[in-house]
Amino acid sequence: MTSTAAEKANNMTQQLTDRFFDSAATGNVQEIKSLMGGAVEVNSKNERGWTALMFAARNGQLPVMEVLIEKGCDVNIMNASGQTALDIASFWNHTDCATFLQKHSTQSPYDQAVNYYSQNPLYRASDLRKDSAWLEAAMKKEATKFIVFSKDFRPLLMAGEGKKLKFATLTYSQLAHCLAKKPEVVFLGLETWDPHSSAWFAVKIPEGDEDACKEHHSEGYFAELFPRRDVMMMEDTQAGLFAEAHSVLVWLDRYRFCPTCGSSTTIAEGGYKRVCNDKECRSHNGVHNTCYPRVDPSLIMLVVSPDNKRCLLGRQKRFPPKMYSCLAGFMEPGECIEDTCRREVQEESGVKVGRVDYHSSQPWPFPATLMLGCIAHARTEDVKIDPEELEDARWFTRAEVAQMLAGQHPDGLFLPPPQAIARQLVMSWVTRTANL
Ligand SMILES: NC(=O)C1=CN([C@@H]2O[C@H](COP(=O)(O)OP(=O)(O)OC[C@H]3O[C@@H](n4cnc5c(N)ncnc54)[C@H](OP(=O)(O)O)[C@@H]3O)[C@@H](O)[C@H]2O)C=CC1
Ligand SMILES: [Mg+2]
Ligand SMILES: [Mg+2]
Ligand SMILES: [Mg+2]
Ligand SMILES: [Zn+2]
Repeated sequence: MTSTAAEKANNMTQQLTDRFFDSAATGNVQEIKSLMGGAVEVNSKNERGWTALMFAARNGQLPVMEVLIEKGCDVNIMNASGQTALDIASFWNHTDCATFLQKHSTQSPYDQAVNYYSQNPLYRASDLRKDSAWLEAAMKKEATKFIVFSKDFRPLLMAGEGKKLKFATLTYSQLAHCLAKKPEVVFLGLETWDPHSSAWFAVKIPEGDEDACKEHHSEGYFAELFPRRDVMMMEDTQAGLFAEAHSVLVWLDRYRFCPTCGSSTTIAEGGYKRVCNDKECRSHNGVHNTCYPRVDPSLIMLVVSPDNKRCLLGRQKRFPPKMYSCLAGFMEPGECIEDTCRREVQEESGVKVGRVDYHSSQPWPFPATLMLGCIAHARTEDVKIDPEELEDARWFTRAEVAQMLAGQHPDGLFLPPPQAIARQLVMSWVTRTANL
């Protein structure tokens, strides 16, 4: 072919592809079918990364979407702003289209983000924790599973599904020698709401028993917690179990004495309570909440500019070079979520925040933080960082953030991995509000 002939062919394909996009946007199913039989590829993108499915999603053209999906189009493709067809249909309130796309998509089945460490599959059965005879019998059942932690809280893991990791569980009889030494045990919950379903426990084994536990799983190993590579690579529901077990075991270890009178305590309620051994202690009368496992709520917020075109990201000194993330800070007593968010943002960056919208939450079990994720709407733009807390903070445009998400930022700047709620907040802002 001469160059002019090649150009002509290219032009022709381009024209057909443009017609393909127009037909998707206007709901011309017949035209879509005939174009797909010819030179047009079902997943073709325009210069902004939009596919025909996205144009159909934008205008609520459900019959077009059905045809495109039947022909094998990819539902999970993202455009240059990081949006999928599902994001676009949801944004424009085409609920029939969004419901349809959800069935074919790998995005979260809920209307909100589901964060790593937040998918605990168990029914916690807190009512059964008080029944020590039931707990004793439940531990001994052959179907009962124990997840095992070393003395320094390293979990016994093995290969799970899809290159992810899972717990290498043991049974009561396999652990009999350890349990005879009365280690700390936590009742995590039941597999279903039926009290006869399989129970799960966590145990922190005594020092020196690691090899005896490992020998039940040829490929089992005690994972390092620093760096956290392995516990960030677990199957989603196993990560949820880790969050519960690790937080409670660390609390049992660090809070051994009664906070009211300093006496020794006894573990009760399947590891979920410590009871003061001094019968006269005030903690037995009225104030019972001094001996329950600790949860430390903290805020993590994506601050967006007054015109909603940029967001504020910062760097702590301990971050890997070139990584930027959302600002975060602990809640203080007597403070509401909105005020914590406003105070921490102002302390760390000097930016004043007005409206605060809740997004989603994430247990962060190192040891017991609960991250409350928010979108914070800034009222001012001048940035003055607190050098104690942050090394840098600055505004990023949506385009820059989309490059960071795609790993294509010209200066190599990047965001935390998908397991961090920080990235989910950024993705949510980009996908729900960008260039639609
Ligand atoms: N999942 C995610 O994407 C991210 C999670 N995070 C988590 O968010 C949490 C809060 O962020 P961070 O910026 O550190 O918090 P802050 O901005 O509040 O600053 C940290 C300061 O808080 C102090 N502190 C520690 N524990 C508490 C507590 N329970 N209550 C009040 N203050 C406390 C620390 O003191 P000291 O030095 O004495 O310990 C430190 O001086 C951390 O657990 C962090 O790991 C943060 C960023 C991203
Ligand atoms: Mg702070
Ligand atoms: Mg902070
Ligand atoms: Mg603080
Ligand atoms: Zn006491």
